Amino acid sequence: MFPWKLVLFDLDGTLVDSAADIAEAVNRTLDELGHGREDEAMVRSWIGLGARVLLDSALRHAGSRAGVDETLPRFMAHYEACLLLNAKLYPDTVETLAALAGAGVAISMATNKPERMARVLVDAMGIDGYFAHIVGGDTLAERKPNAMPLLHLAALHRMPVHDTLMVGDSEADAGAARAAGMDLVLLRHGYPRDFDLDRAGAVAVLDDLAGLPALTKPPIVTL
Ligand SMILES: O=C(O)COP(=O)(O)O
Ligand SMILES: [Mg+2]
Repeated sequence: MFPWKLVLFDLDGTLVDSAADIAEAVNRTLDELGHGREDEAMVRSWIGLGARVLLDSALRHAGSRAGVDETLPRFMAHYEACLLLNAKLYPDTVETLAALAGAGVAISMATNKPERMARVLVDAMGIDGYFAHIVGGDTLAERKPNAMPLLHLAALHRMPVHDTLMVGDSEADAGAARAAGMDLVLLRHGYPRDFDLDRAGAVAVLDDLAGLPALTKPPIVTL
């Protein structure tokens, strides 16, 4: 039996491969400001802490004199326009969500993507029916790596943290799970910045989502 009763999924880099679209939005913004384009690998390293941090990283890297606050509205317009250009689910996403739901596991989403965009993307990918609740980077006062989104979702589900699993790809996910006292599973196919997935205290680090439903909890070792 699957050891957790609630699974909280990250979105970008965990369920949806969205880096190309995020890179395009960054590049359209940089173009307008008269800066050169960045390659996707560089943009990937800026994803994970929400749209504002992403834009701030891009502007700094470009040596831009434009401020984040003044540039954010047009970046968000590009972000929205590019949201569905190339986005695709990682292999086995639907099968994994279906297997968990079929096993009676509750499912919600904790993403740092702005909530409205997360909902558009989740709808377009056809997986909206699996998520009881979606918390975005702008939904609450704090976002990952703060524990607030995870604890908020566990509370909505009336689920104790020890029955809840966070599944993500980045340091923000690991930090939030640690702060919330929840178990963590990491996916290698995402955008982990300078982050050693194998040393983040995860129950498991998976190459793909297909391995998730078969996971077991490691025994608690008492010394
Ligand atoms: O938009 C971001 O910065 C990251 O989004 P995620 O939390 O779904 O990975
Ligand atoms: Mg992510």
